[in-house]
Amino acid sequence: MTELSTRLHHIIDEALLDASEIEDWGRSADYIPPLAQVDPRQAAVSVCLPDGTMVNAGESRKAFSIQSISKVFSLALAMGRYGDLLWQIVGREPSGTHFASLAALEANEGRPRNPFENAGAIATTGALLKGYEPRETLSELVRFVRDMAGDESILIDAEVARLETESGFRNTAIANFLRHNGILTEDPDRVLGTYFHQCAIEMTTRQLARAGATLAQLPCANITLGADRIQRINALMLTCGLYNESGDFAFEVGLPAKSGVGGGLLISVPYQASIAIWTPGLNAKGNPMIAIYLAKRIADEMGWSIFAKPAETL
Ligand SMILES: NC(=O)CC[C@H](N)C(=O)O
Repeated sequence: MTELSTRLHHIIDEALLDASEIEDWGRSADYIPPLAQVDPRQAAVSVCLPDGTMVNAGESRKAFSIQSISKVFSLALAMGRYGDLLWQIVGREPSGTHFASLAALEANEGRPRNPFENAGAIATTGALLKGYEPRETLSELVRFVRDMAGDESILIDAEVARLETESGFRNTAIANFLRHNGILTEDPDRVLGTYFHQCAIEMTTRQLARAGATLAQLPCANITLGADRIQRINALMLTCGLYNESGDFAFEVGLPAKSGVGGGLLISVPYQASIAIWTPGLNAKGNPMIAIYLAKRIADEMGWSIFAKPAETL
């Protein structure tokens, strides 16, 4: 093991130990049984370093529902397909509101503020669906994620997608509102079906950290996207990735990240590392509570905030 990975191991182990002393680990998402049944007191951390070395701790082989982390992957594909035209249907401003807010949408004349709130993600998925069948769009997305992770075993949990479809009344309202405003041109139900399936992709922190190597532009990345696209995705992750907690996360951690209600948190340390953390207990804003604590510990102790003096790379 290199000196860097030994140090990192130590920092993560200490942080996990301190986290175990914390009483409140938040609550697992409760809107569908497969998420509600997950014990909130579990944790996994995986860090991928520039040369491909992985540092793992906790339940890093356990697959979880990536939920909104999938929005980063659909955004990357949509930016690749549409370039600047994408910004006609979705903005690039933090919303400052809950991720499924309808009020924010109405206040902004029906145009989603950013691609990470649900409205913006549904609009992005709608754009990807244009001219394709849902199964084609989904297989393109899963293909992309598998290529990034270098792992063919990544799948969609169809049961999670089905249950989400049955209970997704709020997202249905959002999709219909987007259709009303012409932001969506496809049938809202087909867009939602695709969106719920992309959210139901299951990954381990090991797979996610490996996929994130593309976003952190690590030399070990399995696939590379243009630097221009990556820079902009990271900028959106920094400003909007944790919804109305993005400002706090930038302040406390200082790194581009994307959360999901399955408890996952994907973090880019540009050119230095890709971090995936999973702690299923959520805070009041729907972000993984202890994962944020662990991210702060790792970023602080490694000096990895993008605003810190660059640390040595491998
Ligand atoms: N923040 C999230 O992860 C939300 C994703 C969830 N599937 C939803 O649309 O409500």
